[in-house]
Amino acid sequence: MIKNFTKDKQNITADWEPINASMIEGVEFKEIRNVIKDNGYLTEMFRSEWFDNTEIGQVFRVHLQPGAISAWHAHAITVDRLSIIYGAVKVVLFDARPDSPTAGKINEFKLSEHRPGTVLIPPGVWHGVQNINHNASMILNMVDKAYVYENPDHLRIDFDDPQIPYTFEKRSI
Ligand SMILES: Cc1cn([C@H]2C[C@H](O)[C@@H](COP(=O)(O)OP(=O)(O)O[C@H]3O[C@H](C)C(=O)[C@H](O)[C@H]3O)O2)c(=O)[nH]c1=O
Repeated sequence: MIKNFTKDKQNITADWEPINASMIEGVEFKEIRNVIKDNGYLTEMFRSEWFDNTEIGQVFRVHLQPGAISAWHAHAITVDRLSIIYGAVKVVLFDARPDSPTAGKINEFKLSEHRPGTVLIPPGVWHGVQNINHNASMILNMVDKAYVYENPDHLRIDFDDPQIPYTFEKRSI
């Protein structure tokens, strides 16, 4: 007799949309579909009509080893737009803005080369990324303001800092 099992609650809709609590104020998500070609596929990465803030000051890529956690980050004035190039990542957001109507809320997005998308992260929203692929993953960050070498707009706390009520599972992949 098996005891102490759990039963799944609904976690996806019939249209394969993840059941996500409402989004953190100012966060935007654009799901993108790969266009299948005779010889591969094409994926649009950015279009001006996808987001309210369309300024792009810089685009850079970040390589993540399997299981790698890059967390927690926040920016005072810079908007991040995180997208996936290859592999699969989990992007977790925490709203630490005291005046925000969604203060304290957590959002979680999974981005994969098979089901790509871009998450827009406003300033003040703490974010962390974990590679959930068995191989390396690569993300793209399309920021509104270019990195300032002498004075980076980058705040950090450890990935397991108890100030954020989210636990990244360390995993061996
Ligand atoms: C952004 C940037 C960084 N750097 C240098 C500064 C450091 O010596 C090194 C790593 O940069 P950073 O520590 O900012 O990288 P991550 O900790 O991986 O953070 C980046 O990836 C996660 C997922 C985020 O969400 C951050 O917003 C994003 O900045 O590259 C540069 O030389 N030029 C640049 O444009």
